[in-house]
Amino acid sequence: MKISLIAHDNKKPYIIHFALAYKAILEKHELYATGTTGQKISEATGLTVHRFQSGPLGGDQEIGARIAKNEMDMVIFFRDPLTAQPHEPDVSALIRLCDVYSIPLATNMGTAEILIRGLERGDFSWREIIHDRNLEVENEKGS
Ligand SMILES: O=C(CO)COP(=O)(O)O
Repeated sequence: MKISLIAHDNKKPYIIHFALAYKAILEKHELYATGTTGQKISEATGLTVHRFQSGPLGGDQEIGARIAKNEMDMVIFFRDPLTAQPHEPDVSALIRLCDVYSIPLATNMGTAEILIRGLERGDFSWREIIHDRNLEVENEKGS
């Protein structure tokens, strides 16, 4: 599963704690992040994290593009609801795309814990079925 981890500045300590607490689960998956979040998570945990641009420089949009191409399976995004962000339209667009494509999205620790435990239990294996079906369609187109 491809998982994106994102946090606004005031929430970065929380996502680092989250990644440390669930490292054993997260390390079984492909991790992605916006620039600064990814750097901090990999420094704190040693996890391999593919980093996009920093959020204000387009990182949210890059993750949104992956979602639109069915290349992202889960988004954990600890937003700061109390601080205005210069790239608020990008944040809204990312959340919108999660809803367009039914991508599991957590915007706070409470929901993130449920998603990560569900991930461990195999609750999101339907995402793999979607990937397999898309592969079949691609192969049919090619043959
Ligand atoms: O702004 C962000 C998400 O909207 C996060 O970006 P950084 O991880 O680069 O701080």
